Amino acid sequence: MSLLLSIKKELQHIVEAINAVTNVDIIVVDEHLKRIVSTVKKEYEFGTIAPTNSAFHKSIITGEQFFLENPKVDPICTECKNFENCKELIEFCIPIKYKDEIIGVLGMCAYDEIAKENLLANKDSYMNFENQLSDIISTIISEKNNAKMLEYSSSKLMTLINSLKDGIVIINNNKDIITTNNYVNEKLNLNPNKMPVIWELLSDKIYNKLVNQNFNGEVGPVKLNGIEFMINSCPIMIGDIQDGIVLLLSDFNKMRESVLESNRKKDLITFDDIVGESELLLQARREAIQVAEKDASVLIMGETGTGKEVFARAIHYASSRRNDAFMAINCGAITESLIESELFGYEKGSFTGANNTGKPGKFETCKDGTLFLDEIGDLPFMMQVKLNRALEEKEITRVGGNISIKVNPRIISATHKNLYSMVGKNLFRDDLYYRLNVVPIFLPPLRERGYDIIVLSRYFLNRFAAVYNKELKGFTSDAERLLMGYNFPGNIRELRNLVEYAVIFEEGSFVGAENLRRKMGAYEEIDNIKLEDLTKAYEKSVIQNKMQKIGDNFESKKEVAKQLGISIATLYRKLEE
Ligand SMILES: Nc1ncnc2c1ncn2[C@@H]1O[C@H](COP(=O)(O)OP(=O)(O)OP(=O)(O)O)[C@@H](O)[C@H]1O
Repeated sequence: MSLLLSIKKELQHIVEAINAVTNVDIIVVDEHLKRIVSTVKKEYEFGTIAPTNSAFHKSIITGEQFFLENPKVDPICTECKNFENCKELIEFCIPIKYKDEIIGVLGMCAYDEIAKENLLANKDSYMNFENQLSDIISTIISEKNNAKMLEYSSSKLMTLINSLKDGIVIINNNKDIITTNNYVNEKLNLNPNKMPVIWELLSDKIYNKLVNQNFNGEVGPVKLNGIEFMINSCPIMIGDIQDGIVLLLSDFNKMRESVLESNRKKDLITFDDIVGESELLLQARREAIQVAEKDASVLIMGETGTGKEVFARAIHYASSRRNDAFMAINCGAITESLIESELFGYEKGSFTGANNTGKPGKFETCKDGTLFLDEIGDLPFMMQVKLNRALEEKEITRVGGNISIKVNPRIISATHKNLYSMVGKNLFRDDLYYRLNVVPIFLPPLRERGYDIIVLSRYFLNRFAAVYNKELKGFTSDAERLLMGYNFPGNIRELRNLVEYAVIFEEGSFVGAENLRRKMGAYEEIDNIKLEDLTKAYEKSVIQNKMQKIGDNFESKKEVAKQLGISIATLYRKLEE
C-alpha cells in the first residue's frame, strides 16, 4: 500500500479545506499516478490513473514544481496522453516529499475563469506551499505509523496475556482494575465490561498487602471463587515512579500437580529398564509382567540389592494405576512410634512434634495408586495388626482423628527375610502374610545369575562413562574374569558402586582389574582376620547400619538396642570395641 493511500482519510480533509479556501480543485496522486483523493468528481475519482507524460508524471520523475498557465500550449504537456481532451485552464503541480523521496503529487487545477484568476493571483504563495505541504504529510504519516505501532503492541500484549495459562490482573494507582486476561475472566466469572472493585475481588488482607507501595513478591495462597491461587504482585514502574501493579494468579493445585508429575517422570521405571538375560531373572520378569495388570498383591522376595524396588516400580507403571501415585515406605527404617503416622497420617496436635496442620499418610496420598512396603518383615507386630485391618476394611483413620477415610492402594511388599518361617515362629501374622503373598516373585541373587554379572557391568560402565564424560571402550578380559569370580553380597547395588568407582579412577581406555580389585580388596583382606574380630566388626556394622536408618541420638540408639534385643550399655560397648 502506498504511503499516501494509508493516509487517504486525512488527505481528503486537507484537499477539501484547501478547496474551500482557494476555490480551485485539488487532485492528489501517488507515485504510481493513482488518484488517491480529489475534489473533482466522476472522472478523477479514487483509483483512476492520471495520464502518462502529464505534468503530474513529470513532477514525480523530476521532483520539480510545474506551474502551467496554459496547458493547451505548454511544451510540458505536448506529450501528455490526455493532451487532446484536457479541460484544465491552468494547472499547478507540487511534488509531495517524505524523507527525501517523492511519494506523489498534489495538483491544483482550475476549470473556470474565476478559479483560474484566483490561482494566478496567489501564484507566489502557492509556490511556497511545497515545504509546508510535505511537513504536514510527514507529520500525518508519522502519527499514523506510531498509532499503528501502538495498536500492534497493545494487541500483541493482549494476545500474549490471553494465551497465558495463568491469570493476569492489572491495577492502576487508584486501585481500579484496568485489564484482566481471559483466564481470570473465565475462572472468576468476571465480565470484562463491568469490572468489580479490587477489594471485592481479593480479601481485605491481600488488598492491604497490595496497597503497600512497591510491594513486589508472593501474596497467597488465596482462595478466589473456590479455586486456590498463588498470587504474585509486581509493581509497574515508569522511571522511578510506580504506576500500578500486575498481579499474576497461578492455580495452586496445578502447580502441585506439575511437581508430582515431574517426580513421576523422574522415577519412571519400566520393564525395559530391567537389565539381565539369565533364565532366573527372565522368569521373574515374565511373572511380574503377567501380574502387573491384575491388581493382585505381590510379595517380592530377594536378598538386599537384587532389584526389589525396581520391580515394584515397573509393575506399577505397567498397571492401570500408572497415572496415580507410587509411594514407598521402608518398614525397617522408621521407628515403631512413627510408622503408624507415616502410614495412616495424623490430625493436628495429635502428638509432640506433629505439625499443626496435620498430615496425610502414605495410604491416603496414594489411595488409588501403589503402596510399596519395603522390608515388610521388619514391621512391628502391633503394626501388622493395624495394617491387616486397613487392608481388610479398605479404610483408615488418621492418628488422633476419628473420621474414616476410604483407601484402596495396591500393595506390593518386599522382604529379604523368610516370612514363611517367621509366621511359623509367630513373628509375623499369618493373616497378613496370606493377604500380602497373593503372588510371590523371587529375585535371584547376582551370584546365581551367571553371565548377567557381565551384562550388568557393561550396562553400568556405559552409564557412568557418560555421567563422568569418559571415553571407555569396555572392560579388559582380566577385569571381566575378576567380576565373574566375585560373589557380590550386596548384589546389583554393590556391582553398580564397584563399576562406578572403577570408571572414576580408570585412566586407560578399558576398565582394568586393578581398580576393581582395589575396591574389592576390603572384602578380600577379611581372609586373614580372626573370627572374634570379624564377629566384632560385623556386630558393629549391623548397629551402625541400623543407626543410619533410625538415627544416632540417644532416643534412636535406645530404639536400635531394643530392635537388636540388647541393652543400651551393650550397644555403646559394641560401638567402642
Ligand atoms: N535389573 C536391573 N537392571 C538395572 N539396574 C538394576 C536392576 N536391578 C536393580 N538395579 C539397580 O540396583 C540398585 C538396587 O536396586 P533396588 O533398590 O531395587 O534393590 P532392593 O532389592 O529393593 O534393595 P533393598 O533390599 O536394599 O531395598 C538400584 O540402583 C537399581 O537401580
